[in-house]
Amino acid sequence: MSRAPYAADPARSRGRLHPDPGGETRGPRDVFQRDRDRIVHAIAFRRLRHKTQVFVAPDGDHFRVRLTHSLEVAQIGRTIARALGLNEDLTEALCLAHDIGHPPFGHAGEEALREAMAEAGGFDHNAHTLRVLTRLESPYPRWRGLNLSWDMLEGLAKHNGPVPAPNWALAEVDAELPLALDAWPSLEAQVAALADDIAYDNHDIDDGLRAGILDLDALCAVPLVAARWEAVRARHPDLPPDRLRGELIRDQIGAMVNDLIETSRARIAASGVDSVEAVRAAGQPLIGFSDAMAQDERVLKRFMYATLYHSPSQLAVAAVARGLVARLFAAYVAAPDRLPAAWRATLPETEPARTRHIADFIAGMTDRYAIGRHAELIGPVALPEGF
Ligand SMILES: Nc1nc2c(ncn2[C@H]2C[C@H](O)[C@@H](COP(=O)(O)OP(=O)(O)OP(=O)(O)O)O2)c(=O)[nH]1
Repeated sequence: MSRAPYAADPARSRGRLHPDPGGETRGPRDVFQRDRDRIVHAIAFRRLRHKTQVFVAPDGDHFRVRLTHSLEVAQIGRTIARALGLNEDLTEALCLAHDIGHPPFGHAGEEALREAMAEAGGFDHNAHTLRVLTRLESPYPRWRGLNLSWDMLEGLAKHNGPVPAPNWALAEVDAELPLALDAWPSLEAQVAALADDIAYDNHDIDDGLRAGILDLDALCAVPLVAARWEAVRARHPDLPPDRLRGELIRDQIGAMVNDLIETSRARIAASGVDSVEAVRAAGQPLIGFSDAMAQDERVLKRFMYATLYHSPSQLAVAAVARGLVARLFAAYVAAPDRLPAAWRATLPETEPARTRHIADFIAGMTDRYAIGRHAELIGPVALPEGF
């Protein structure tokens, strides 16, 4: 399908903070392809392979981590973008980058950092994604950050919609390159946000069943799953349930993606938007599920929190991980000379920049690097038996 008039147009990007030497038209790639490739080559992107999605430092090689999650989000995002005539490269770039700001140990690590940073402006993984990409990654000789396009930074900053009250980290980026934070972002960004939900709703079911924490019978009583399960069983009445797990996940991803495409197509048509600027001025999201799917998805999420994310075994691991991050933070605050040389050399003299520098270092750690630094500085830590 050709690109729709409401798609982000690389020829009309709002550009970069530092104009690229040689301009955007050199070589075969346009501005959004370059953004995507900058993410793929970033150090922070490579670190996602050792960062928790749901299971901390899993032994099992088949469990998702932040990297494989991001790849699945990108696959779903591209499918939706292509069906709606949106810009696939920008969608893919946003999907690949959306979790780059996650600290080690997922939400447990984030809670520990938020608490440790309470007096220094707090910590939020979305805002930290912007901080990593505009300040901490530094492959260029003459400026900090990846120098991504405005459109890319806009989409990442508004991953969860408009941000009328940005925190300090986002406010710093916005002061440098104003991102119109109180308006809805491009449709590509809206797609990336929902591709994220479709991906993890489904792969967490897969991983939860693999880990033996989720119970298939209980899961199949959840309305969204029940409908798909019935359809799958009807197609394969002769096969035992455990042979149908992959089929259930595939079928459910398809149902959610198709619902999203149809609903969004209708909403876009009804809104009459004919440019990306009109999308930003629409005052409401145009990408979304039908009311019935949105309701079913909320019920599924509640089920996943109750039975998987906050299951006793997960809560036990999270408590250990939180403690580990809190102790590491305190140890580096008390003895900043233990920071690696490059981080020591750039340690600010004054607060809150000094504390934030230590938080930046810790947030960039992978799970296994954090476990290693804890062993070195404080002592070995025993994580409850993993998967
Ligand atoms: N083990 C565990 N996993 C969790 C918890 N909360 C969320 N998760 C997992 C489930 C999903 O795979 C993923 C969802 O969190 P994300 O940060 O990726 O998305 P969320 O929608 O919370 O925020 P975002 O859209 O990124 O702003 O993290 C938790 O308390 N424990």
